[in-house]
Amino acid sequence: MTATAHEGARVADLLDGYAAGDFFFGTERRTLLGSGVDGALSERDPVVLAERVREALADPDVPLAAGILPFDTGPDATYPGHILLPREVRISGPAHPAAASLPQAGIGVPRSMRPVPEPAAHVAAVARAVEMLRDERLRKVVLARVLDLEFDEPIRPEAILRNLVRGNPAGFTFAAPLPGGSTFVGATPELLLSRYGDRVFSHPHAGSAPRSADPRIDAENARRLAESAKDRREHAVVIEDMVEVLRPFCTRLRVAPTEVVGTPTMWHLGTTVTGRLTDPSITALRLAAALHPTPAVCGTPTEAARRVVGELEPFDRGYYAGAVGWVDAAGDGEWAVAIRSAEAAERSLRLYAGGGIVADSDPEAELAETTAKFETVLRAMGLGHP
Ligand SMILES: C=C(O[C@@H]1C=C(C(=O)O)C=C[C@H]1O)C(=O)O
Repeated sequence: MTATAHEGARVADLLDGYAAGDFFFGTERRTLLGSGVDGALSERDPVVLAERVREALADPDVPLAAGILPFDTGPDATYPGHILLPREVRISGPAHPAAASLPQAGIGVPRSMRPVPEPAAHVAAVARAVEMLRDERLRKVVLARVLDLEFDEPIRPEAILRNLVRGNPAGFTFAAPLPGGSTFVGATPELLLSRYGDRVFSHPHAGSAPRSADPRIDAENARRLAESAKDRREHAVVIEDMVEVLRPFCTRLRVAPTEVVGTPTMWHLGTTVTGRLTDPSITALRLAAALHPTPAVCGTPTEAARRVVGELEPFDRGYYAGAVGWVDAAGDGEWAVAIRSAEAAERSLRLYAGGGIVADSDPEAELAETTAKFETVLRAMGLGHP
């Protein structure tokens, strides 16, 4: 990262320094706060956006570019990719273990909480997707639902971010400003793509089971997930597709054995994919644009699955299941999949959760999976299960 980035701050200082409009990205390796944002690049086509960002980073006063891509990209997309050019970037080490002892920030109680669609309608949509999956052209589709919370008082995104950081020692915790003035926050376990020099990494997740406070049930859930043929299939189509996308950009692509990985709320199947970049001018954002949306959040084949998402989900995904991260002038960067997330507006919060559907998925189990996935943000709101 370039010289204008200030290294060595404390995580608590970065959280204290964060204000809506800034960009925050915490990982297991470091925490990054971009502020003094005086420019943003908004563009619907992510490949064009990656090129515009590369050009903007030729300015030595811009230490890096950071922001978020929406789920739907391309010339006809409703929302643009939104990449900020912060004037000041502060970096500290990883938030944990220090962040675990930060006090939980207080957040008001919502006046109302409304699922969209109603749970029974989500079950029906999953059942309909299962029928569609009998058509062998469609192999997997990811269906999501939302939870809309309304508050009497203004929401403080900085308080939600603080609690997300506190409660999620691993993975990627983020806050990114959106074009309309709201903030997209979340704590995702899933690395879409990182690039350091010629090294490329990805850590796709697909296949899920809930955590349990009872250690016996918890271990049993992980064991069942590891052995689930349905979840392994759901996972395999993601890896196959991502390897195909990365192949033209990389040599020595390696796929590690699939493992069960844990977040505080979920178990997942995860696989590390690594490669060596053949052309060093290909930036982390350009690679993220090529991979997004993966079958972990959309389905496969991509266009058919995207159509089914549009047909069966009664809301717009916006920036949910997009990509959030940063890229610097060298082309290095990290982009995470923007799940376990919510959009915070003035007095409302929209939480999102989805799950991959294959031909042998059980609609009721899929509803339960989305309920469990809402927990990441609900806990940060002080509303989750203890
Ligand atoms: C779509 C989400 O999660 C994705 C879907 C998963 C699944 O279907 O098992 C697992 C991890 C994520 O890639 C979400 O959390 O909203």
